[in-house]
Amino acid sequence: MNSLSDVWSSVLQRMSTQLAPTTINTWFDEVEVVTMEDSAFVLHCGNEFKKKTIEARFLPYIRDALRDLFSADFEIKVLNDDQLSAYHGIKPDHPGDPGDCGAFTFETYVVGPNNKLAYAAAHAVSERPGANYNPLFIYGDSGLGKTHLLYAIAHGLKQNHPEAKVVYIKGDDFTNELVASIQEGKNAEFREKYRQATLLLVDDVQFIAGKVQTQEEFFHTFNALYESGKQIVLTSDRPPREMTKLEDRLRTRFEWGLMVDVAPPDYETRLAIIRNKSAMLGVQLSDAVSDLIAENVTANVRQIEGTLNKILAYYDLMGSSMSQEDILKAIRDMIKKNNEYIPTAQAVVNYICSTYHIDEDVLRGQSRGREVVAARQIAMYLMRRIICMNLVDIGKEFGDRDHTTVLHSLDKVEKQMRSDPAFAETVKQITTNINTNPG
Ligand SMILES: Nc1ncnc2c1ncn2[C@@H]1O[C@H](COP(=O)(O)OP(=O)(O)OP(=O)(O)O)[C@@H](O)[C@H]1O
Repeated sequence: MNSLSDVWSSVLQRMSTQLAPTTINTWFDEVEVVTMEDSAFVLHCGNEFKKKTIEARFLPYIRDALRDLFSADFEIKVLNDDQLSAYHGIKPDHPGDPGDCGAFTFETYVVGPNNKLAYAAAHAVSERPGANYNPLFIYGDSGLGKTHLLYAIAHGLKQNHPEAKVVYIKGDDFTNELVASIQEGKNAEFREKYRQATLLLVDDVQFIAGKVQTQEEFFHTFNALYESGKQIVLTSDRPPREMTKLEDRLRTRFEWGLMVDVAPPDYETRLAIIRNKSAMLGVQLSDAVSDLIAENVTANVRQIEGTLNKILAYYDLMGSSMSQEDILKAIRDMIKKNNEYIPTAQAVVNYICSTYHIDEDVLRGQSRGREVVAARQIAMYLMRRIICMNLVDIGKEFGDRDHTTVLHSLDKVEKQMRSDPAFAETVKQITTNINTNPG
């Protein structure tokens, strides 16, 4: 892909696997890409109504498509005409500044038994940064609202102290920025950026574990901020004691302040989330529909949002012609489909090994034999498409291969599927078999 418009066409193409062409034409015909830099993807839509609808309903689709293409999370902004002029005039110094991210606030965060401690601690930190809980360490599985809380802290702090300097960074971006700063001889600027923060938010800090230079740099950043009473908030998918590759001196520091977990929401909290989100999207779901989702979509809040988005796209397609009974049936089918058996990475490896008569060690290993490479690429493709594993994790399944190697394999399989119908049929067949053959 060479240009921004290529990227945008690929995003729309990926979205078209989930949304009807009329939906895409209706809402995206006046959209153009402004820029893509750091972790921000900026669009322009001069039609205010369409802009609002895109923001309310379609951002997760755009984000998923970008994640598919670049294996990275982007913050998506949709600018109206005025914002576009302002954007061209003065560029924000950090497009991902969480202080102005209106949707992720304490007000929109639904509190239940699963997250009330994390919420209370986050709230306290936003009111009195650096006072009691430093660092604040929030951990829990994916999609349970850790990033939402980080943004809410930034937002809350900015409201009380507009002059506060908030720095938000993802763990792996910290490494990338550090490497770039070394290459460009801008180490001093890098340090300055982090060490002058009033509030440092590090999302997914687990990614710095095992990286020697990153940990060294982060250790000094941490100390500098901590010693001058600045607030540090960290999120991770696991508590510090389970971050096995993390240096001890960092682990003990992460445990100095308050550690709180976020767990999956219970039924009542799920119901409240569904009601809030649908109200924010300007849709009123019947009690029966809300109950159905709350009972069946239980893993995390991102999954609830995904289900709601699909349902709303469905409403779009069907319009008001559907009876309540038909809607319930359609949603039941959709949920059932979503909950279908999902194989493990090991199940994919087992299946590919037995189909292609290859030993597991060979498939996972470094062999460059033609047949082995082809089988390995299909296995990677299946892990991505069926299990939705990220590129790094797929690489780990195959002797810690780099994520770009994985990306290359996925591209290769996709291209071959497009040009060779027999190959496409084989891959489809394998997909069906793996999906219906647990173990
Ligand atoms: N309690 C909640 N109330 C309202 N929305 C929530 C809540 N928890 C999560 N969400 C929403 O769910 C989505 C996923 O949340 P978020 O990105 O914060 O998860 P996360 O824990 O940071 O996941 P990851 O570890 O994958 O980054 C967001 O849109 C967020 O607003």
